[in-house]
Amino acid sequence: MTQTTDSTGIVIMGGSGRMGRMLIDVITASDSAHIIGVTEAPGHPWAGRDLGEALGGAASGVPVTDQALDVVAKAQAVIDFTTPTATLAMSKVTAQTGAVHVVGTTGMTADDIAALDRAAQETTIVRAGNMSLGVNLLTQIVRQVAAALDDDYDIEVVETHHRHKVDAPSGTALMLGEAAAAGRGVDLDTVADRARDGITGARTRGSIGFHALRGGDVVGDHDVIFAADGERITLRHQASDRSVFARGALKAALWGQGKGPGAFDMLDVLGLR
Ligand SMILES: NC(=O)C1=CN([C@@H]2O[C@H](COP(=O)(O)OP(=O)(O)OC[C@H]3O[C@@H](n4cnc5c(N)ncnc54)[C@H](O)[C@@H]3O)[C@@H](O)[C@H]2O)C=CC1
Ligand SMILES: O=C(O)C1=N[C@H](C(=O)O)C[C@H](O)C1
Repeated sequence: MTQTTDSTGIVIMGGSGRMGRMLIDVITASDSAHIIGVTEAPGHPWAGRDLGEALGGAASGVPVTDQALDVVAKAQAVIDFTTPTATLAMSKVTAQTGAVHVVGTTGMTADDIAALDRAAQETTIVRAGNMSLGVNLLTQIVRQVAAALDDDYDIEVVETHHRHKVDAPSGTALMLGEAAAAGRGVDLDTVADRARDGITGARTRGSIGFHALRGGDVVGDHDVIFAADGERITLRHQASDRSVFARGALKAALWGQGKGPGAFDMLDVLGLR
């Protein structure tokens, strides 16, 4: 694992997960950062082991632990793609140590996000439901298109993910819905239509619909559809490799160094706001 004097020391949360493993690959290949520790859920079989050995190879000297503070105390950043409960617990640890906390975890409630915003008074938190450049750029395009079109254009957000995903709509779908609502100058919570089933009645003018498909190994596909009488526009992003999320998260961890306390997102990191 590469380490130079100006290399940023990073803790990966949930190292055995789909995103955790991708982060291990991306950070190991980076000249700008190195892994100083990995955390896992309490009682996880990797906890207490060496990372290299847990991955089935030679010892790496990188510990895996379920005692976050042990490793976070030495870290400049924590990258976290886990669960809302684990993310909130980690926000208390990073608030204590000052490590930059990069949060990719989705499925968070408004109360969870408010708790993260409070933690951001103590350290830098960068949170985004999607860390890829493509999706963050797409949010800006969606906002522009929604601002240019009126309510004659019905907006629907359709997302497809692998069979293991536990939250819906996806964090990305909500980001795209927020962007569309912002373009229209409305509040997403007021216009979102998230559960159509049965005799729903005709579509409510001005609503923004969400639809979640789950199956197979789909990394993450998102469509934003603007449908009017006689024409329809579809804006689409398809992720085919999780490295786009991991590279974005690493960029956020490096960008956050020296920023000071505050809540940021990937538009800040990518300079797209
Ligand atoms: N923002 C983005 O760009 C992306 C966000 N995600 C989100 O990231 C999250 C994780 O996704 P996956 O990697 O597919 O899930 P996963 O289920 O494969 O991995 C989650 C990992 O977190 C670990 N974990 C659970 N509690 C923990 C704790 N207290 N401490 C440390 N580790 C803990 C689990 O044991 C597991 O290894 C989901 O919310 C997903 O929607 C996923 C991809 C991209
Ligand atoms: O769970 C996933 O896999 C993904 N989650 C994020 C989301 O909820 O939008 C990002 C990406 O689509 C993959």
